[in-house]
Amino acid sequence: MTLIDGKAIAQEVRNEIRDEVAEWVAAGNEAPGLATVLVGDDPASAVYVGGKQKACAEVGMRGFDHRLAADTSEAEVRALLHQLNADPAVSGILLQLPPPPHIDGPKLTEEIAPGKDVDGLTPISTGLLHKNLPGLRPCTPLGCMELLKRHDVDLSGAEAVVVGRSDLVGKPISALLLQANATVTTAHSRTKDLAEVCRRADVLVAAVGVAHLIKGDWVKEGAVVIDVGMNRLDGKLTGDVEFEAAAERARLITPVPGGVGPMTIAMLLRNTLQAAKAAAAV
Ligand SMILES: Nc1nc(=O)c2c([nH]1)NC[C@@H]1CN(c3ccc(C(=O)N[C@@H](CCC(=O)O)C(=O)O)cc3)C=[N+]21
Repeated sequence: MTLIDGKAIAQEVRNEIRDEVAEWVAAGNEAPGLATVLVGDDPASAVYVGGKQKACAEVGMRGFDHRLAADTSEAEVRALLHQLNADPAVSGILLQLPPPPHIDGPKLTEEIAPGKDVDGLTPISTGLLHKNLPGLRPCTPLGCMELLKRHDVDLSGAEAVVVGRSDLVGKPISALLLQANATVTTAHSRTKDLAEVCRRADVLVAAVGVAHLIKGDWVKEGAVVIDVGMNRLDGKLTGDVEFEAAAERARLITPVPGGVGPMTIAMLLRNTLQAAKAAAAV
């Protein structure tokens, strides 16, 4: 069994992006800029946004860190998003999810200009993804694909099983795996005999958000296991997969933490650079 070191691969990607940004700026372009919008004072969200801003600075991008009070109205957030849409220094916009309960996060996300949608979550980006047209793809699914790519996992004709059908991860990663010519099954809470479905996977992606739902003996001998889960259990971060038992059967497996998580931020930076280049091309 080989551990997939997401932290190390994310650092590799970040170094590559830093070089590309330097090249882009040396050619006379403005540095790409990432605007983050955080509504409310959830401490975990503040840590995530801080991490994204720090990562931005490290690769030579500009950061615009917008923090709004918890009682900010939906109209005020919408107005800020429109202002960022119109600002040429802003290449990418990220509305940190979830916002406070009086704000509809997915609906407000729709206000982000498709060219600046570095989370890849607007309906336009979703349509472009499903038609395999150029556009911005969601960061966590991109991060999973990058881990598979850097480990030379052959997806063509492979049986891929994705557990979870969220707009954020399950659906988009199923689409990306299908485009890579895998035979894709998207399983979920209503799937009959989930254990048997998982057992046929050459590539098993767990994205349900339930700690240790995927048991070790659901993993086929020699399978590749990608654990997208981020669950708090007894104060510790843990995945959707029963890691120790799964690792005995898997050929490759991601740990939590240190697997998919760090890749999400690396792909956000890549999307921001892609958005900056696309904006300059028009
Ligand atoms: N608009 C929006 N876009 C997002 O991409 C988004 C979001 N909202 N809201 C919250 C989730 C969560 N998320 C993570 C990113 C990186 C790690 C990460 O780097 N995790 C590390 C360490 C985590 C730790 O130790 O606490 C790891 O897994 O090794 C985790 C979670 C992005 N999200």
